[in-house]
Amino acid sequence: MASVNGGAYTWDWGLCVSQTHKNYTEEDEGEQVDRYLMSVFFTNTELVNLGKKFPVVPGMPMLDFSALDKQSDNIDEFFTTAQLSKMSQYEILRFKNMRKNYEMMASLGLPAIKPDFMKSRRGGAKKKRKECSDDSDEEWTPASERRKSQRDRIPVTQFSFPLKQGVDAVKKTPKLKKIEKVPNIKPEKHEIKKNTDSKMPIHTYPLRPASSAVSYMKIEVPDDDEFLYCEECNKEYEGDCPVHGPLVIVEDTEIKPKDKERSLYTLPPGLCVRKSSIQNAGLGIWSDYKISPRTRFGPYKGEKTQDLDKAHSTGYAWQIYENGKPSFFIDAFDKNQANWMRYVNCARNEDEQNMTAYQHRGQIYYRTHKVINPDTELLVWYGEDYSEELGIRRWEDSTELKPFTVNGTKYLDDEI
Ligand SMILES: C[S@@+](CC[C@H](N)C(=O)[O-])C[C@H]1O[C@@H](n2cnc3c(N)ncnc32)[C@H](O)[C@@H]1O
Repeated sequence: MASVNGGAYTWDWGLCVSQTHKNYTEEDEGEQVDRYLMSVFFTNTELVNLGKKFPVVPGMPMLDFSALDKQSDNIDEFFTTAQLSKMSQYEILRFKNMRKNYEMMASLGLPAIKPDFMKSRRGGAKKKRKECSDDSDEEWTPASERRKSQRDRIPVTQFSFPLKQGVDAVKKTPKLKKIEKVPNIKPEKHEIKKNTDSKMPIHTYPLRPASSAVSYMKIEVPDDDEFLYCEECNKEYEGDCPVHGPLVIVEDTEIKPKDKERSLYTLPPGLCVRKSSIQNAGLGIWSDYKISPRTRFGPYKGEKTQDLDKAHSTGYAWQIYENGKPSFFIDAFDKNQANWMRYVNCARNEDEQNMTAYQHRGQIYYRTHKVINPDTELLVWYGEDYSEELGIRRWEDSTELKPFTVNGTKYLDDEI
């Protein structure tokens, strides 16, 4: 939708503030579970007023709302007269806001997803569409396809950052030369070691797709988590990716320290907790809005522990590495120490995986690597060993039904 102080939010809505907290309980696997749904809608003005609540991304421009031109205040070109006449004032205002937000973000060079209604015009559709063909809502492509094209690929994909001219310039540059000159790239290839410490085997976590890129389910352990891996470039940078820019940061909702069941109340606007789409997986996290790729959630909150057995048994622990060696766990089993991320379930294959977990400066974050449509469950890959330990079976093909075992209980095909 819009960006406040540079924190870019790509919600499709745009109008009134309405916040609904719905708490109810439901029997779930013998446990009373609070469910919490929350949707927040903002206007531009309210986003500005709420500025403090949203993250400031260093180096990114403040929004200048005066930059919106009159044209953005008109949506006639996208609808027929008959369609417009059927719309309420509310709907018209909402579409206008969506257009304004999109155009403002695009003009600032921020990641923005074009609202669907702006993709078709009443007249001259072809011409206009061609002009817009560099839009940021490029769909994610399967790893196998990316793998094929990875070597030849010019490393500019979804977003025009920092400015449109920058993208054009990079596009004209052959192969990867342009990025290799960027000063904050670590000069030598960042070596990734597999942990061999038998006392604390790798199983409880992650940390990023393998450096050869491309399979989001193949993850290796970082020996230095100062560096940020850019999946689009398949490179590591000391700071934000100079080509694709910083990730869109979504912070947790701030809560009072004394809030009970604090994990549920930390849900950021636009996400909700409900029953997982995966049979017998309990609760999961769902999106209420279209989330763009390169959106970062986190950090993962929980109890810091070195108790290996406990961390193994809970099913909520990520392992943190220091200098390439297992160091401690962040265990989110205790709902009063955890945040909402404890409810994110494990993808069963790369197709359904829409987030990647990674470690940065001693903390775990989840980031999106493809567009997540509204009403979609957020799914991350826990890592080969840990998911196996939890009995989560990996499916090669999402359409293929296979029996699987969860926490020791075997489920048959027709129960899946
Ligand atoms: C971090 S928790 C995720 C939240 C959990 N669903 C809940 O309701 O609290 C991990 C646990 O969720 C369940 N789970 C996660 N992903 C699953 C999957 N793909 N298939 C089956 N169970 C899954 C397993 O019971 C696992 O131990």
